[in-house]
Amino acid sequence: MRPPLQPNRDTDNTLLAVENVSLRFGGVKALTGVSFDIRKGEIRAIIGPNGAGKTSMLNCINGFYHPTDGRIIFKGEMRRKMRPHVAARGGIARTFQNVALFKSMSTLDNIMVGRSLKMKAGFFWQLLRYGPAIEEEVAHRKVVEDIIDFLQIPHIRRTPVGRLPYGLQKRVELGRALAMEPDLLLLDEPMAGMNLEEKEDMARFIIEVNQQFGTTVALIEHDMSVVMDLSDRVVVLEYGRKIADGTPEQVKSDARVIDAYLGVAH
Ligand SMILES: Nc1ncnc2c1ncn2[C@@H]1O[C@H](COP(=O)(O)OP(=O)(O)OP(=O)(O)O)[C@@H](O)[C@H]1O
Repeated sequence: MRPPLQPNRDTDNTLLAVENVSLRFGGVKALTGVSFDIRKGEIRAIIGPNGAGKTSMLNCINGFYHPTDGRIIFKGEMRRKMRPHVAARGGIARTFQNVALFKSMSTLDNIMVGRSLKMKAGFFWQLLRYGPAIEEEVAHRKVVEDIIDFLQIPHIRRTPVGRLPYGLQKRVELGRALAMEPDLLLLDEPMAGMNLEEKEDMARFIIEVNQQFGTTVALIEHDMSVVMDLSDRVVVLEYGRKIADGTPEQVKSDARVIDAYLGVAH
């Protein structure tokens, strides 16, 4: 039997708790009984071999999927059947494994899309750019311009993102997520497909977001050196189950992790 709800557990340092989460797609067990927490202000990595369930886990956290079993508690409240837009309004933003931007729209407009979540004027007024929507847009545009400066991309603010190199598209996607001013930023392979220089830039931005804005970050990453350098704690999945959880040092020396993951070339 499910344990009774504990609506306010936010007295400790936990921002999000994953409790015994399982997810099945027909006969496929994507996740089985996974539990871990994400503390306020930390950078938490989720790692594991291909098909381990990492993206499924992020999809459960932001409401894209609903766990078949178990529960997820965010800011002390259990979110049952939370939809992605509700998660976003509640403070969870994410980026995707494959960049998900509007390719024909400019950098500025793509980041504004992220900001629209914060706008009070309805979509209809925004579309017509009428009345209160104009004033509001000016204020929000200032925030977006600040994000563009922070990410050092003012030179591409008017460029359609489809024309940008992949590394910059990833940075714009980060900008769009930041425009939501999230409490929890979920990054699905933020450095995938990047060259070394782009990876270093992205790592620096993630650290700065975390340190300057206090944003909690949970990221999936295959590059082990990145994971070890960036993360405060690492949870390791294999075949949908958690096999290790701890500091990078602890995880690195865990025999099961070495067998399951570090021995595999990625
Ligand atoms: N929508 C879906 N329908 C059916 N099976 C799915 C679906 N999404 C994921 N799976 C299955 O769930 C398992 C976990 O997949 P998931 O994408 O979460 O792993 P992953 O660790 O993110 O992998 P990768 O590192 O390759 O991205 C896999 O067996 C996958 O085929």
